[in-house]
Amino acid sequence: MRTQKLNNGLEMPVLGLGVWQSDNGQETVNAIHWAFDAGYRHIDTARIYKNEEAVGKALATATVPRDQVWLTTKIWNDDIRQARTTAALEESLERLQTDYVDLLLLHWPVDGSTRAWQELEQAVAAGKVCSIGLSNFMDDQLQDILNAGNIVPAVNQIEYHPYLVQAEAISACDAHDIAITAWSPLMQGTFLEEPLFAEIAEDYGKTAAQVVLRWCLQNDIIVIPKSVHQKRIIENGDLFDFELTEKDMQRIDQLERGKRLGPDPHDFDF
Ligand SMILES: NC(=O)C1=CN([C@@H]2O[C@H](COP(=O)(O)OP(=O)(O)OC[C@H]3O[C@@H](n4cnc5c(N)ncnc54)[C@H](OP(=O)(O)O)[C@@H]3O)[C@@H](O)[C@H]2O)C=CC1
Ligand SMILES: O=C1CO[C@H](CO)[C@@H](O)[C@@H]1O
Repeated sequence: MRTQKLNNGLEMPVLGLGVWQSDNGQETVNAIHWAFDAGYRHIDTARIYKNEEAVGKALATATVPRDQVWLTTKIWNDDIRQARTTAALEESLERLQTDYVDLLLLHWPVDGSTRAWQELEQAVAAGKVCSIGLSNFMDDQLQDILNAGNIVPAVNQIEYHPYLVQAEAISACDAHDIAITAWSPLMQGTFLEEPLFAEIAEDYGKTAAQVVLRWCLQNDIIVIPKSVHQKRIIENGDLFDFELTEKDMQRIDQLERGKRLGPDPHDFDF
């Protein structure tokens, strides 16, 4: 699996399986095992997805050893607000049946994030987390963390797809060599409504999903598409035998319209 070198020297697989809205049972176990069979070595979960037990079960029963898998989870907003980041990590580790995660993110920039960041730094020192990062932090919110912390975030996981490229947030991250992971890279399935992807896909003998994910990768963005269907998991992982031309990259760039599928990190309340 191809990797991207993070600002802490660790290599993060550029393709992962997202599991938001996958169940806490066999559906998720199967999806993860199919993903491993297809070459994925990276799983993206979160406490709020309520499926860390199933992810743990999948890891415990996989033929791929734990140390060859990149596992990301996230600290949910209530835990950040209630100053229980360290406790929440311990609970996640127990559900995940592991003694460390590869990447731990603060899920949203809520009150208490700077204090929570210091707890993440302590978790690194304690060997419970290899890399720490953020999710949904825009440029000003990132600056607050940089001002408060000693460790520069390794990753910022933000909504990113052809309709929303978040240039300001990405430029702030680039200035500190912070890698970007795209959430909802397939636009939560709505990419199927955009004819340009199918049109380009036909030229390469690939699918529309593969074109969208490849466009992300060629922009140096890590992708974590979600599917619970084996055929789609295989399809979404088959991204490394073609390259979009500069012209086709630009045709997709032109679709940008600042359209969010999720909340604006400056204006949310949950
Ligand atoms: N940090 C954050 O705040 C957030 C993080 N995330 C993370 O990002 C991951 C991905 O984002 P997500 O919102 O799930 O959406 P995606 O953009 O990955 O799209 C997933 C949807 O597309 C469908 N799909 C997947 N592959 C294909 C395909 N090849 N052809 C047609 N349809 C397809 C899936 O259906 P099916 O499963 O039925 O195949 C599902 O409905 C999440 O699972 C989560 O891990 C997501 C949201 C917010
Ligand atoms: O990752 C995510 C998906 O699920 C959550 C809600 O249940 C979102 O808020 C979040 O950003």
